[in-house]
Amino acid sequence: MKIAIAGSGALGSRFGYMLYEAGNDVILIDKWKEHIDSIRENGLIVQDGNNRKIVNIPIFYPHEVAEEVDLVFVFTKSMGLQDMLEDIKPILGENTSVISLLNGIGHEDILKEYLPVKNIFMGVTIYTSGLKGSGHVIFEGSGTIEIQNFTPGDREEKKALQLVGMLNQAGFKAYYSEDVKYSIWRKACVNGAMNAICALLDCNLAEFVSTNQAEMIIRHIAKEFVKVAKEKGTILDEDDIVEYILQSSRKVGSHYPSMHQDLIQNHRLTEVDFLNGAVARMSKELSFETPYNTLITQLIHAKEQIIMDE
Ligand SMILES: NC(=O)C1=CN([C@@H]2O[C@H](COP(=O)(O)OP(=O)(O)OC[C@H]3O[C@@H](n4cnc5c(N)ncnc54)[C@H](OP(=O)(O)O)[C@@H]3O)[C@@H](O)[C@H]2O)C=CC1
Ligand SMILES: CC(C)(CO)C(=O)C(=O)O
Repeated sequence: MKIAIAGSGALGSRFGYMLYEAGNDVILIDKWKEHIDSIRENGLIVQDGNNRKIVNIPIFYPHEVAEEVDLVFVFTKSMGLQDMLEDIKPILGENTSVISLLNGIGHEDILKEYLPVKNIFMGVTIYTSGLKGSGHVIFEGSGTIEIQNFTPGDREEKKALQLVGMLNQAGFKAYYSEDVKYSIWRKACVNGAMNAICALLDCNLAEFVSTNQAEMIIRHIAKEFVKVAKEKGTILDEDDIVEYILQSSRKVGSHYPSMHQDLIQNHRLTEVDFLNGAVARMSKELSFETPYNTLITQLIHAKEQIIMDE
């Protein structure tokens, strides 16, 4: 199977490496020059605990790929998804499946502009990884992957099960999800409650969760997510979600959420418009207010502006 990893940063490199090692025909695609130069010159450095390996996986700029592939994993940041899909149009054939495991809400609306819905597969992953620098991926946490076909149908479900099998063969723990929309919303609640606040307060998960204000802030944010999710057809229980957010955050307390890493540590734009911003936008379309998520989105955009102008 010919697989393209569209967006080969931290998670894309990890998935690309594991699928390549399992014997698949994998290419990485990215636009970051130093990363591409480094992988082309020295191979991809893969670090898993004390184990370090160098792998020669082919990596290309989007304009260099033209041959249709069987499967594309998109691993851009949310705000880079549209541009990446535009750039890789030539490799998206009539039967090319595309799978998104991105954090956030609404990626299917972008995917639908570029491929038939029958070829869209959605999921979430608890696997984590980071970049030590260009060309150097570090495996962090291992967990699970949930996948489901975006449209119901026997053919689509069979395809999703094949994807699950392929990922398990490559050493991941993947499952077929009966309700991936629920999992996507639930993970977005965790990211929505924790990521922006930790970026704004410049703290890790444990530091925020241990404040007297944390539970109240988390509840206000989660309540708005739950209300919008319900209108969009996904039922989440507010108390369960608050407990899930608190528990997940305590489990990896020393972690600085990805939005903190992007904005505070690396001075890059954030995925806020696909988390708190998505909830704010959708509620407006549904004619009600979500003031907490609206304010958080505005604060993150203001912080982005301050940091980018520095
Ligand atoms: N990392 C993780 O552990 C997890 C991530 N996710 C989700 O997966 C998706 C991908 O995340 P992740 O792999 O972390 O994203 P990264 O930021 O590592 O990579 C995404 C893209 O950003 C660009 N990039 C990354 N670092 C640099 C840099 N230093 N300088 C210039 N460009 C850079 C590259 O794209 P280009 O140059 O083409 O613009 C790269 O393809 C996101 O939606 C994220 O929320 C979900 C679960 C866990
Ligand atoms: C670890 C966690 C759940 C924190 O919100 C995360 O997904 C992130 O850092 O983006």
